[in-house]
Amino acid sequence: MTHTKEMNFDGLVGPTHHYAGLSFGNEASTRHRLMQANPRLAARQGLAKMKALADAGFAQGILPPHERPHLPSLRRMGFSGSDQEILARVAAAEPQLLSAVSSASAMWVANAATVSPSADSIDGRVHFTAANLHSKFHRAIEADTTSAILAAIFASPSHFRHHSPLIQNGLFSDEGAANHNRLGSFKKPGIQMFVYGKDMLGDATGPLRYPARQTLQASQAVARLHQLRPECSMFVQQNPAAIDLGVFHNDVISVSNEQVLFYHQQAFADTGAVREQLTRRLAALEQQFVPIEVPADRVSIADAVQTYLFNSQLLSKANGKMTIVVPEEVRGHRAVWETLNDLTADGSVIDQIQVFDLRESMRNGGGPACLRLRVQLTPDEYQAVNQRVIMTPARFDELNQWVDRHYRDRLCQQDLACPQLLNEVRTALDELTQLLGLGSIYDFQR
Ligand SMILES: NCCC[C@H](NC(=O)CCC(=O)O)C(=O)O
Repeated sequence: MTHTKEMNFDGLVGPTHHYAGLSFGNEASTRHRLMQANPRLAARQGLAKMKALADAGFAQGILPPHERPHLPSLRRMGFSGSDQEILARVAAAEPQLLSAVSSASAMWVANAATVSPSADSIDGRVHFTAANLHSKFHRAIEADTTSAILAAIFASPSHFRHHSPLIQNGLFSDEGAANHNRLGSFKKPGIQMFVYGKDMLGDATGPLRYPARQTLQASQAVARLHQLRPECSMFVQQNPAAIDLGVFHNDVISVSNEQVLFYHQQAFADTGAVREQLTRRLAALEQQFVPIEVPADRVSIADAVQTYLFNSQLLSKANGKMTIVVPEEVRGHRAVWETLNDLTADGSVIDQIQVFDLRESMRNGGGPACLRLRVQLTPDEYQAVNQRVIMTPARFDELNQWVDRHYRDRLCQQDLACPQLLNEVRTALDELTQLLGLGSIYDFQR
């Protein structure tokens, strides 16, 4: 790597991937509740995306799954006895709780943390705040392991600064990078746009039907922790009506890359003001803003939620143009596919579309962008990253074989209490930490 670049870290799907309807407000999660899942296929689909992007020359990393079912969480709820007894008891008493502590939701690493590049922070380091994921119980239990994983991968204190998750309270509900966009050249200071669902201390109305998962207070706290210059951070409200239509994170309705923001006309509470503010703030940094707005009369919010058009990855190519990575569902929807093709026709900064089958993840409301955490790194910082988590052809083969050895091709809620599954998971994860050189990051390893 010769200059500052973005590296994408994708979450590897865990062996207990299943559909439990745990995320009220995320309509795919609710719709596919208790459907049979295929963890092996889910992991392979994710790996195939990582491999294809690495092969195309994009820097690609891997973030490991978490330990699930998470027995320490069950013990904290008062379940006692041997691991086997605990699993049997919770399965009989509260199967939904067993699902929650077994969810593979840590795969959606866009919610793992908020990351700020060193170019934007006063101390010149890359900052990470692991998200507390307060809004959903099954996700709130991710925060500690996420912190351990990030510390194991970005270990150098002279390059990387890690902050504890925000205090677990509704006031500071934080869902990480899914509600955060960084605009501007990778090489210079840029603008960090935090998108929140609700201002807990203000009067503006939030969504009425579904929860707002990101608060303004959380976004502001992260900006302070990351030492962002006030003129380089901005806070905008997501359109509450969009949240009520199933846009549970901002990355379901907009995505940025360098100068570009690709977004739906109704993404924000005041979309015109967002456009104007970004133009002005980037101009102050002597940079241009390139908005790509999709009008509501071409793609409705419902279509955006159904296809995940905006949950795409925009990636900078060596030729100065960008590629857009979209899920198969976009190609399957005529109006959405036509719109995307029109937008990427002659002269557009986006000159390539790449389609991936991510159906296993999509059924839980996670598209290409949900599966990745963006980290912009200078060449020096890149060298300081644990090199074992970088995707290479050899790593891809090892991981695919590892998945085939350990993952089931069918999983339902009823399978979660199976003592065998717990052993399978622990054996697999123990091997994985060795493969990726991560040390002991899981509770069962301590
Ligand atoms: N960024 C995408 C996140 C998707 C995730 N879905 C879930 O957790 C669904 C799990 C289930 O219902 O089994 C969520 O809503 O946080």
